[in-house]
Amino acid sequence: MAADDAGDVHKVPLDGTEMDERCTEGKMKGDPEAPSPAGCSEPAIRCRDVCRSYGKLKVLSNLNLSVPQGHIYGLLGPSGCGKTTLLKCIVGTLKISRGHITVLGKPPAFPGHEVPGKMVGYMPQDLALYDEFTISDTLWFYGRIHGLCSKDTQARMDFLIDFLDLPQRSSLVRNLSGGQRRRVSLGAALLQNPQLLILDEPTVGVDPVLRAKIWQHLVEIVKEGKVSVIITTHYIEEARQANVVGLMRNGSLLAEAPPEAVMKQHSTATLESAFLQLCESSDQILSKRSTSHDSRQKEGSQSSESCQEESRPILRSGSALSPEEPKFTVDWKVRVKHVVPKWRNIAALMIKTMVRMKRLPGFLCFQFLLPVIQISLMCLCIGGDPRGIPVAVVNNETSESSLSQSLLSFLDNSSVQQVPLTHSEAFAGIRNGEYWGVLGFGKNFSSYLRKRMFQPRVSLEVVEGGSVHVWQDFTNQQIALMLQKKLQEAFQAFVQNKLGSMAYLASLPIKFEEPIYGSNHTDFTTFVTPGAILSITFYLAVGLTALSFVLERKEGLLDRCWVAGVSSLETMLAHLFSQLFVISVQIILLLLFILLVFKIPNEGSLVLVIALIVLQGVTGISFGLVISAAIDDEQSANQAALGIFYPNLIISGIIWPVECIPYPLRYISLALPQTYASEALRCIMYRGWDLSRMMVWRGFAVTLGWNTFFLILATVILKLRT
Ligand SMILES: Nc1ncnc2c1ncn2[C@@H]1O[C@H](COP(=O)(O)OP(=O)(O)OP(=O)(O)O)[C@@H](O)[C@H]1O
Repeated sequence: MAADDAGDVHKVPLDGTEMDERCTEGKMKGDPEAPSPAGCSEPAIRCRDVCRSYGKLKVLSNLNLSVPQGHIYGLLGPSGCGKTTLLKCIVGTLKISRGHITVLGKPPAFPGHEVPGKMVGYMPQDLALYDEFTISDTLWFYGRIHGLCSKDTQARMDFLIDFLDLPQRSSLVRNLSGGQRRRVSLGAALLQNPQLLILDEPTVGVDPVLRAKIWQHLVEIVKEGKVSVIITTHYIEEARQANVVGLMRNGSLLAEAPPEAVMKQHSTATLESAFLQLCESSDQILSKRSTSHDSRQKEGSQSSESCQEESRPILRSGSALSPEEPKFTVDWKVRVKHVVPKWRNIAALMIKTMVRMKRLPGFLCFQFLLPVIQISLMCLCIGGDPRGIPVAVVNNETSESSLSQSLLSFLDNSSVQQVPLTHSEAFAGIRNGEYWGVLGFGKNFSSYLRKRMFQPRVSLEVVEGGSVHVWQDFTNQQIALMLQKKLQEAFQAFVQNKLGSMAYLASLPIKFEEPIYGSNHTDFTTFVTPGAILSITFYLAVGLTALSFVLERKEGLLDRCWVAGVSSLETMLAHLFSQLFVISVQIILLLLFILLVFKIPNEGSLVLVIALIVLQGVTGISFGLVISAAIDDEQSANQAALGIFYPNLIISGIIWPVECIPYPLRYISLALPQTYASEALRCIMYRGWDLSRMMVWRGFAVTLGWNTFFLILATVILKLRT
């Protein structure tokens, strides 16, 4: 037995007899420091003084653990003691706050080391399976990531389906029972015959017969000494089949020894009783320590050494500590190779996304059609002229051939619905909200109007009597302005009709020539459409990216892929490429609708239009990545996406020109991703401009700038949060 370097008085060492008993079948069963049958003395996993906290909650405290090569290590402990956290630190999905971990000889995620990767099979506690996959899809997916050839994947799949007693390979994961899912998850971990298996509660919810079979399989595979296993379980007794058990409590190990040694040490017939005794003695020691700690504190003699004692194991079969941690170095070529994304992984993830899309055709159609529905609704409902607006007409001229009747006949009846009323009825109606305006004609309107038109000098009475008097409800500016415009148009038509070539007499001496860009009939829809297209593309990409990443992370799917060797960059690129396919279909449908159905003009290059919309979609994807990197649950992610939607829409000059925004806000507006981009798209579509114009390239430059910023931000947040 290696001497405990701590020299702790609370240590309960194993004696030599026990050590001898541990050697069975030619293997040092359970001694972590003993050379493995494979002849390799380096433990498969070595944790030294490992600490990890979640905020203020200290979960792992100075934990030392050693999993010998070719052994099964049963990690036992009450719920919440930190087993899953420790396994996550071992596979590298969580960073440790302090200490050292080596897995198969190197720290996790060390460049060029296939941990994470093919060398490790990880079954997380939360299963982490794609619900839309079949059993066979699941195994093919991990087979592709591990670079197995089709023949090997097929052979392993046949074995695992039979061994794990799985239902038909075409069964969808979402239709499987809890136990069946757990077995599929175990199958995925076993698929590539890894050198190290990390299994977080693989036997929960599995029937006793299969549980025994799983353990039997684990015992089988470690026999040759090439495979090592660390397994957590709540069924303490089943861990008797392990070569070593580590009993964990409050984030550190109480004991690490072969199960028989632990039982013998406590003179118990079951591992469970031994564990209970260990917990009790640990509690007693801790309470003694806290009493002496309190008294020392009173005396003011607390030393840092005494603090460290609390985390020492009471029983340890061998020291996991070595005097010095080896320094790991890596060649720059290996480092570069490690960072360069692997096409194999990107392809596997893209196939995964395609398979999921295929299994959810309704959702895919919704994704394709949603932008078209949104833009169609916008073109149909925004920017058009109001229709059927009720207006009261008080006409005091009685003659059918009066000029007032003639003028009213030129009023656009589809927009203005005339209701002839008396003076009092009309005013009562407008006050009650029944009419949007009252048009009043005096009884001498016709004769006064003629005088106004043909006599050089007229009295004020003639001017008043020869005018149409209009009272409006101005609570709705759009309707009020439309009524004014319709009256002016009606008057122009009336004058043209009555005066012919002399119509200029009744016109303003201002002539609006043909516009340089656009047309005299350009409506609000034309203004709003380019910004709306960018905004729709951007936000759909934000929503779908954030949602899919947050859900995948929450369900442990991202972590599982990461442990299988897929880097964050590969995940992002695969998502980007798959999403680009969706965005492309969305853009094609969008453009078909706005150009062909709603006849929005496009004077510029269609290639530039498409490029700018695609880039905005990519910016949306990168912003979605920022949200998913920073936020853990889908509800908060949705709130974040929605929270920025309206402010951004309002101050980006999409629905109202930037020129109308007060100055301080305008500066913010100009810095937003869609302000210059919308302007650029309007310039391309309506002015026919190209990249040689500053207003166009500025839109592209700002979009690319935001893109880069969001991608860097997402990467930084991801790095900080692991
Ligand atoms: N993401 C997290 N944020 C904050 N606290 C966490 C997080 N994950 C785990 N914890 C806390 O860390 C402690 C250890 O959790 P862990 O999942 O490692 O325990 P465990 O031993 O695996 O439990 P079980 O056997 O029930 O799975 C618990 O108190 C848990 O509440």
